[in-house]
Amino acid sequence: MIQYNKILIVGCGLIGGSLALAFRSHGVVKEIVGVDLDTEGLNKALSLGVIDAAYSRVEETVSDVDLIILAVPVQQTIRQLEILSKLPIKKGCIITDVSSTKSDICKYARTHMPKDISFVGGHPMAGSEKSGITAASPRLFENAAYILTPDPDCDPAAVDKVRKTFEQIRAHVLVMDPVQHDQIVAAVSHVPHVVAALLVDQVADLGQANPLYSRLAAGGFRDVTRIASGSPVMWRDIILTNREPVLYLLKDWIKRIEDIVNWINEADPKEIESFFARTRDWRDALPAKAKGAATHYYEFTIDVEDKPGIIGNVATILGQHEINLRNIGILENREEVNGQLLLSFSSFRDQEEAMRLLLGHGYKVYVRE
Ligand SMILES: NC(=O)c1ccc[n+]([C@@H]2O[C@H](COP(=O)([O-])OP(=O)(O)OC[C@H]3O[C@@H](n4cnc5c(N)ncnc54)[C@H](O)[C@@H]3O)[C@@H](O)[C@H]2O)c1
Ligand SMILES: O=C(O)C(=O)C[C@]1(C(=O)O)C=C[C@@H](O)C=C1
Repeated sequence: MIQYNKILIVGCGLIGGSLALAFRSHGVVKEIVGVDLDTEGLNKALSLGVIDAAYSRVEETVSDVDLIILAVPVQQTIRQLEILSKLPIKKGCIITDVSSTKSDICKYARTHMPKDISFVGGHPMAGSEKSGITAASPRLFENAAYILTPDPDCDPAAVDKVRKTFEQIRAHVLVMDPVQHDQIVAAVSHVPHVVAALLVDQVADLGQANPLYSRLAAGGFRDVTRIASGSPVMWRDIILTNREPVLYLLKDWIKRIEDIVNWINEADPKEIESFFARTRDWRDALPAKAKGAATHYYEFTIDVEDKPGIIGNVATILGQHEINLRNIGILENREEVNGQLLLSFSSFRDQEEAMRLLLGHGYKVYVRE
């Protein structure tokens, strides 16, 4: 079992905060210190107990940490590596990052970082369109792919330690070359983001003249554009550090759009149906439970007496404190047996606050594994 004395998280947002929570719940670390430019978010991370101490700059805390996680937007990750390369870092300390693109960062680390510092590039394939510490979850990485892109010259012991660290929080670690990583994620993550944003842009333009467009934007449109709500800064950096693969795929899209335009123009039922059939078949064959925050619920159960009005009582307690219940389910409802309610929330913060309130009202609370 891996256990670090002290971990530094630079960027205590969605991913940094989720890693901190996961490390705590799996005994990976004794003490976590956090650095963030955003004082409000940093103080929230401290008050929620996600980190033990907060600093505004890495210089103030770096000297005695055993693992540094860079969880900031991609271009800031390179800036942080530049800062760290000039600081007195503890011997044996490992640096890793979580950035969505890997080639530029790994190239920078290989050419600029002192040789006695082990940098192991990383990228969890789990996330959300939400940002910030309040969206963080200790279970975000469970069963998710976690890609590592170590340099061939990196100390194998450091790579192994990082691998074991992420396996301990129940992620599935894959080791990959950074260039191959960037080509694949361009297709499965970056171009889909551009396309989702284009769909929104088109409907937004049409909606300027007619408000019915946004009123009628229902399930299908919302499903396919959820990711367009992601952080513009994060996505700007991702696209700018993965230009070649993204451009290659977007040019390929132009050809594909021309094909479908021709089939529709020619009213060609065979081509149109076969296009929808082969894309449906491929989509349906994807592993059913590929993990990501979109499918992640922040939930717990409580014991309740089997009597009328109990659901209303729970909903009122939460409603009075402006906590949004995402879903409520009855797990057991037999006569003379207490029931259980399963409560789901959209954020870790809502889940924590709801647990605190319901405990205060005498309910027995169970967090589901
Ligand atoms: N959101 C996702 O789905 C997802 C998934 C996997 C990887 N990533 C990668 O993780 C990284 C962080 O993304 P996130 O979703 O956690 O974003 P986030 O906005 O939730 O968190 C980023 C945090 O970094 C802080 N920050 C920015 N610049 C900083 C600097 N120079 N010094 C200190 N703090 C700084 C911000 O204030 C913020 O709190 C990005 O590189 C992103 O590409 C994101
Ligand atoms: O689920 C989402 O909302 C995400 O955007 C997560 C997602 C993805 O595209 O799958 C986004 C960027 C990351 O680099 C990794 C994961």
